[in-house]
Amino acid sequence: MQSFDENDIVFIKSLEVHTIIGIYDWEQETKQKLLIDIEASHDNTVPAKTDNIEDAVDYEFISTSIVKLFQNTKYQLIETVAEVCANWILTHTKSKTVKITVSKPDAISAAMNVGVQIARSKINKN
Ligand SMILES: Nc1nc2c(c(=O)[nH]1)N=C([C@H](O)[C@@H](O)CO)CN2
Repeated sequence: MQSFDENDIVFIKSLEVHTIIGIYDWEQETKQKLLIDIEASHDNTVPAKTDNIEDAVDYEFISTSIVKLFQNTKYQLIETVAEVCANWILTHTKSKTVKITVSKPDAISAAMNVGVQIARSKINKN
């Protein structure tokens, strides 16, 4: 049976990250915009009871940390960005599972948006 905490999440939508990203030479020279959606699972009944941020998955801490994390990195693929992001959240917060969507809205002029989505879990981490 599914427990309640598996249904609880803390979410961040369209977190704007400016970073070096892309497979082409020119993309390794100029920062581009990525938008990151995050869903981090957490039993939100605990912080709701204590009313204490220490018991919560802090969306401010995650948002500022992820923006900082990609300020000085140079990756080619958004798949790598998604993986690094998932890893960071699973390592630095109480969240046990995360779903990460990374989109690169300015990449394809004929498309409104393109991107990748991954789901990762602490349990399956090596
Ligand atoms: N699955 C992916 N496909 C592509 C990526 C990517 O990161 N993941 N990147 C590019 C280029 O960098 C593109 O964004 C340039 O417009 C192409 N395909």
